[in-house]
Amino acid sequence: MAANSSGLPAVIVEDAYKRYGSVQALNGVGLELKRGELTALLGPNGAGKSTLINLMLGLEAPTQGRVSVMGGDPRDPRTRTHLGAMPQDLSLPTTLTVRELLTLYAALYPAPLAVPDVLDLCDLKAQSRQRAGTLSGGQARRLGFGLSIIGDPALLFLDEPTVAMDVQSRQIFWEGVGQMQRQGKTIVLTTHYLEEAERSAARIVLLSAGRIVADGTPQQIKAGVQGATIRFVSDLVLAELQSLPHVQQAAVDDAGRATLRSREPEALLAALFAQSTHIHELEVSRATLEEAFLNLTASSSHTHQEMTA
Ligand SMILES: Nc1ncnc2c1ncn2[C@@H]1O[C@H](COP(=O)(O)OP(=O)(O)OP(=O)(O)O)[C@@H](O)[C@H]1O
Repeated sequence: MAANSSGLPAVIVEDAYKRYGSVQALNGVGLELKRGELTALLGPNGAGKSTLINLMLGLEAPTQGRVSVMGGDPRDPRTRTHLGAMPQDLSLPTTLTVRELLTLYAALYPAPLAVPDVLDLCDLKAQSRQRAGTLSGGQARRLGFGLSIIGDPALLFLDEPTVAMDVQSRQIFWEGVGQMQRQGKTIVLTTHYLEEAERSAARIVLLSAGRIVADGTPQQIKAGVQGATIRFVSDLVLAELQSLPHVQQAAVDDAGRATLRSREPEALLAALFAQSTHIHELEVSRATLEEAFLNLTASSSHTHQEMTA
């Protein structure tokens, strides 16, 4: 099959397992990514995100299962010309300049982007004659992004791309990603910054202990967590709040502001108003992505522990 046959999903991972010695890094992962979609791959440290990306990039083979990207085998050099990757740790030859590195990488691809365009996109024009070893942390990350897109890839992997980037670098980077999206590229991103994932990704795939534990839009993932957080100021002390029905967690800060977590917020609110009429500054909010993340990864690692016990 042609490596870029356009009707197929950008990525197909079928029941993939990956074992490193005694560590089961991936434990039966199935995933299809549509073309043109930006997917954020989330999960706690050690969940298997980099391992999954390495399988999709053809850097590693699954112990069991099958991986196909852009209609081909990711280990086939013809398929790999369609892929771009910004790894977490990129060690570059420190004595080459920014322009030399981009030119060198461009020569590896059949139809690369023009070096000046990539310099523009990464906002590294002023540093083009500077040696890579002398770039600041954020500039070096932006160069990493430039090197990942120089081959004009159809499928782009960004592994924790904004680590070590300041606010300005992040802004430049996200503008570059936006440009890639408008050109219809398929993008897979890992990040520990959940607000970035929520803002940029149409789809979130949450990994925990080598398994996919949630997959959907940010709204769907948040909606999967029952209950709400209720905040207010009142005359009730912590012990009184804790004794209200349907309270899962209760806290009161120094300013007297209470935070309650409940799976039955309506029933809890009824009990709260029956107990006190001095409730001010009431806020009720459904789960944030962070709460959903913690909830889903905590429950899946318990299940995992129970299963392996
Ligand atoms: N080459 C390797 N040899 C041995 N163990 C490995 C190797 N690569 C990954 N692992 C292990 O596999 C598990 C998954 O690691 P992976 O790097 O995929 O997690 P991750 O979700 O990317 O984590 P992080 O958020 O910390 O980057 C971890 O327990 C890790 O120690």
